[in-house]
Amino acid sequence: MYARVYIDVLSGSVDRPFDYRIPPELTGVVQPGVRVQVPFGPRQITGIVISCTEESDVTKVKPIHQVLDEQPVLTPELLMLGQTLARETLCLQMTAYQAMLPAALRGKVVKTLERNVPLAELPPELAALFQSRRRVSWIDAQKSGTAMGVVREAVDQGLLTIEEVVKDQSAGRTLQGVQLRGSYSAEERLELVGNRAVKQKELLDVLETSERPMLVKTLAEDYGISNAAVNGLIDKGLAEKVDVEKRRDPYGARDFETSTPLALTKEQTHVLTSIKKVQAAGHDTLLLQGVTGSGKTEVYLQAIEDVLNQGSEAIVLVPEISLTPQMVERFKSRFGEAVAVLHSALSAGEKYDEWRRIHRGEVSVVVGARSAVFAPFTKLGLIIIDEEHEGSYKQEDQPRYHARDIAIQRGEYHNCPVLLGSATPSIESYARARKGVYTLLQLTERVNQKAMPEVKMVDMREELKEGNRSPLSTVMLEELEKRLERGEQSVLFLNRRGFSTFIMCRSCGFTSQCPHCEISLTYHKRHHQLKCHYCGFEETAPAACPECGSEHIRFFGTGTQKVEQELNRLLPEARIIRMDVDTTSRKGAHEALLQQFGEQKADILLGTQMIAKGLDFPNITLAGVLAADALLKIPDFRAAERTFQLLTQVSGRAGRDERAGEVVIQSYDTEHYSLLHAQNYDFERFVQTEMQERKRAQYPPYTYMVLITVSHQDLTRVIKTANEVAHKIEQHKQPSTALLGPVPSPIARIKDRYRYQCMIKYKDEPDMALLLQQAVAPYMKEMSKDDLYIAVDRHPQMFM
Ligand SMILES: Nc1ncnc2c1ncn2[C@@H]1O[C@H](COP(=O)(O)OP(=O)(O)OP(=O)(O)O)[C@@H](O)[C@H]1O
Ligand SMILES: [Zn+2]
Ligand SMILES: [Zn+2]
Repeated sequence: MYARVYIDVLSGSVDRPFDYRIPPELTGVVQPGVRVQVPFGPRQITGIVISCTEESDVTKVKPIHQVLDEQPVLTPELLMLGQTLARETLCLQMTAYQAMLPAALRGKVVKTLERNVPLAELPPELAALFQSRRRVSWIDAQKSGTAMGVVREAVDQGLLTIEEVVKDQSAGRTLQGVQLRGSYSAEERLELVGNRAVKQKELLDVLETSERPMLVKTLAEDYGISNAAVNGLIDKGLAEKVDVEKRRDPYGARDFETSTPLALTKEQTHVLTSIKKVQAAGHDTLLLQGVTGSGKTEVYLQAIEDVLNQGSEAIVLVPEISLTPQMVERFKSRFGEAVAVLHSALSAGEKYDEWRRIHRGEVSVVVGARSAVFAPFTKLGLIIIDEEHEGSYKQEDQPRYHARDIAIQRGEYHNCPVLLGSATPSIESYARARKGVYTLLQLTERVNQKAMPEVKMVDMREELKEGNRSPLSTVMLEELEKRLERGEQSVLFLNRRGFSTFIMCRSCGFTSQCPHCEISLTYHKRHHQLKCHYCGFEETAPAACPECGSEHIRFFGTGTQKVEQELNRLLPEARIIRMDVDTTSRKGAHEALLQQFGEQKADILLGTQMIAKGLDFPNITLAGVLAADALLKIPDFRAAERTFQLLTQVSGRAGRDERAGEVVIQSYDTEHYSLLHAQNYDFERFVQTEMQERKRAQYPPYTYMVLITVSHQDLTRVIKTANEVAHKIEQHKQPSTALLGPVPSPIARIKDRYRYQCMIKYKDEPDMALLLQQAVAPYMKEMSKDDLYIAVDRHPQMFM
């Protein structure tokens, strides 16, 4: 028997499977999806088995050295998905597989076999191995020449257990536990304990109803059962001590109050019924558009409950920044231990622990950020993507996948629904729903039956005319003061991205646009130039406004820090929490600050993007946006869409309880359609206008896009390569496909590497992946040897 193995060397030159012989002692364990150690040149290298075959065309086939897993770490589904992923995103096969696995699996896990039964009950071969010891390392077992197939069977039968430890944090990984022993009936046990040992009888009770070993510590703390009682039972041969793996569950220490399903509103019921219908019928992609506070999460919870009742599993994706304790709590309090949480704030060991609970089938719900979409479930019944419009679902590094695409592929495989939810769906998803590709579901009312908060728009040009140069308008200040008097809370949102990269007239709001691309030109300080990031157009920045002649034309910036100072000056009695990259860089700081705010230890929460989402605090009655048009000016065709989404999200934070909320939006441009429609909560009208714009400029959803970026230290190499790649594509593309560039990337040099980009807009290409592959393939060698880098980003979300 032979195994085809992808080796863990990230280079284009070895991006193909290699054949290895399966030695007899490893048959039965080596199977598709397990990791192995194989000789490669002079070294031993880890690899992943993708298939097993009877024959091999290779003449000198080397044997597999070791097998690292008793169970495949990649299911047949994920093995297949990984192949599509590598092909579609143009990454190495190994890169695709690594994206699906926790980082700890890259060599840091130590496995030990532990015997659960007396030697005599083991097959003779294993009895020899475990002679006089209880534990044998997985590797030693292989070195001894034991047939690993037998080991695996013994594990499957429960004769042996496998304990795994992530090497660098192995200290203190196990705790002492107690479990029942021997095959006695309940009556026999009671008899053996005797009438007088009250505590021991209590302990028996606890152990009989518990499926897993009980921690000695928990018995003492929660049940008042002392060590003496435990030892008493052990002495009578009714129980035994076992080591219990300590799970580094970051939420484990917290107690979650159990929550029960709420009685749904009419709208919620309707949506839930539709989801269940699809669930019964098979796969479909559903888009749930529900205004903020309409109870989408409650619908998710009840849809999941239904899936669990049928014995299936569910994945819930949430954007990284909304994966707050508040969010996690809602799932844990409903489904308790059945929930695993995967997010980037966990250590490698913690992530591995959570992943393993999924892998072993100990949980049936996963709540996590983007990569949780690869959770190794085998009975998926539902995949939910909350805030589906979020850009963070796209990975900006290889493999450049979008979680939505992966979710839909998995949904097809498992024949289960994929539910996309948002108050402001992406234009792309919404267009698909309108076309009937997805099924559209809607929640149009807030659960509390309250109207959406009233939105006041403040024209900052007027403020300037009246001599107010502060970043806070008079209206904003008045509203903030009212909240202070009433003891209510406010959130103030300031978008920092995009500041000082565009030029604007402070008198009339004019900004420079590219004549060819309908996006803002970017200001380049060094040469005092305005440039277009898409097509390369450039011009000298004007000294006076071309529209109104004012000299107040410049780039400017207002950071959160500056606003905080201003607030301190104007409202000295206000307690302020500032949340931005600076104040939240420490692990756990984000959560701690939110908790403080939730406990009403501050009046104003001032922050960037990260406060716009998911806050559900009843005492917030004012949401303010300081520079609504800042995001609008970012040179990206999605600028208007992102602005609309953000304003809607921010507005959604106010008035979630009994008291009505209010929203104040400050802007230099008060006429832009995305602001006006956000002010009226008119998603439909916004989409109409935006779709016209997209159509005119031929942006998604009317076309698909690809961004190719070439980078190297040598500028001439970059230009030459970019031109060659473009030429190759030009030769083979369909006539209807547009190729823009090459032009220097918006950030033309990063870390001494020059960057050039090409943009492709296409509608009908029979095989875009192949076209790109062919254009890039000639550089594979240079790419691995010579530091040349060609990034191919399909359906890009960012254009820097
Ligand atoms: N049927 C219901 N009955 C009573 N309260 C409900 C019901 N459904 C949801 N809620 C409550 O209403 C509030 C808002 O619901 P939820 O957070 O699920 O809305 P959402 O649409 O996910 O909000 P957002 O998109 O703004 O985060 C929550 O506090 C939730 O507990
Ligand atoms: Zn002007
Ligand atoms: Zn342009």
